[in-house]
Amino acid sequence: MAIEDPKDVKPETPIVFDASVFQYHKEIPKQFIWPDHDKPSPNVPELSVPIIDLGGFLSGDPVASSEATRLAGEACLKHGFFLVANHGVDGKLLENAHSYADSFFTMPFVEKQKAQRKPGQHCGYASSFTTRFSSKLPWKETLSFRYCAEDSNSNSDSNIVQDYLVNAMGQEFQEFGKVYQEYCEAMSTLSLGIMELLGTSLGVGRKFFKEFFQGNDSIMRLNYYPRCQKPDIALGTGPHCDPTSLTILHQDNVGGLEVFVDGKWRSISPKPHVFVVNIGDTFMALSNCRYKSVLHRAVVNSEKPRKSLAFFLCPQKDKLVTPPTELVDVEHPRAYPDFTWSALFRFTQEQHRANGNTLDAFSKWIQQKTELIQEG
Ligand SMILES: C=C1C[C@]23C[C@@]1(O)CC[C@H]2[C@]1(C)CCC[C@@](C)(C(=O)O)[C@H]1[C@@H]3C(=O)O
Ligand SMILES: O=C(O)CCC(=O)C(=O)O
Ligand SMILES: [Fe+2]
Repeated sequence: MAIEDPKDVKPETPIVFDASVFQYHKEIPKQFIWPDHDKPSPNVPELSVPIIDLGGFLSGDPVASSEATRLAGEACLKHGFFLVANHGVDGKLLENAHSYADSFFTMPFVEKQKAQRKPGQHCGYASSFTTRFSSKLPWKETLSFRYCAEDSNSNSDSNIVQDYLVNAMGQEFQEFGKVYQEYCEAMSTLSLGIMELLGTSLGVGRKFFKEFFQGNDSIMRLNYYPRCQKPDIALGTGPHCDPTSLTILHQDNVGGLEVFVDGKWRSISPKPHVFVVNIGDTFMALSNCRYKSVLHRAVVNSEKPRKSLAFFLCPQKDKLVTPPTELVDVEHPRAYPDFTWSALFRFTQEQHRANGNTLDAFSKWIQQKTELIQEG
């Protein structure tokens, strides 16, 4: 499995991570202890990230638009993280999405297991990836599901998220499913607005990336980080770059997100009604490496459980990820080969545990495969 660490293979007998028990243990199993160089550090300084007024940009207000474009461009060239406010997502929907996540993760372990992620699948409930890996386990539980945006040419009325959740968990989860169906629809709309902003700031026009992601095939993930009595040697989510295109994260008020900038870990504290947005590897490739996808992680604490809601924007599976011609010239030769999201996705699930090196490892792997085909 993970080619960079031979010990990190699929375990024969996975341990069972039942957080209702584990959160009180004074000692943690060795599989959750991270190597010294990855261990969280105390007193992490705050990262300076701009707050972008998206409403001002989308309404076409010229002053707000040029300020939003400038701030987004600057942040994406540097580290790829920024905040968005005035985004148009209903506050009540956001509140419901958090409280339904609470109610899901605080259910008994056997109930959550009804939605258990099956081997080889990325949707469902996973407790700490105990069945996928055997070391550097994240101190978290996740519930993931797929969201497909309506193709504007089709008039089908699909409720993919609601149907999946009701099917996995039972009829009593209709309302639960409806909330995340609506939440994903709101995230898809928001991400297309952000794509207009990124297109403008890269000088390729408002429409280019918006159209690229119009029928997106995205992933929604609810992250739940139980209390941990050893927060100085464990991690909630290990250091990684998102392999996806754009992540829209809403964290509760506990805090724990950290980003690696200029050789140091820095935190991004939660702000109510504000989303944290970051560039993922696929967008870094689409922008021909102009915009950065950077290393980040989530730390845990011994006092309060923490939640975050992550919407990972992804293109339709077989769409070619290739930068617009405006972003390729002598000073900026092609940084990565063309690929499809389905190939990168498979790479992260079958060959390479997502980390800070995923896109480079994937590019090398494609090049080797191409050479083999040419030789053979
Ligand atoms: C393509 C993917 C890899 C991860 C799941 C996802 O479907 C979306 C983002 C990825 C991930 C969440 C980024 C953080 C690290 C990771 C290993 C995790 O801890 O959850 C990633 C995912 C994975 O499960 O492989
Ligand atoms: O929970 C967080 O703050 C970050 C989670 C994250 O980076 C992810 O799910 O990709
Ligand atoms: Fe992430």
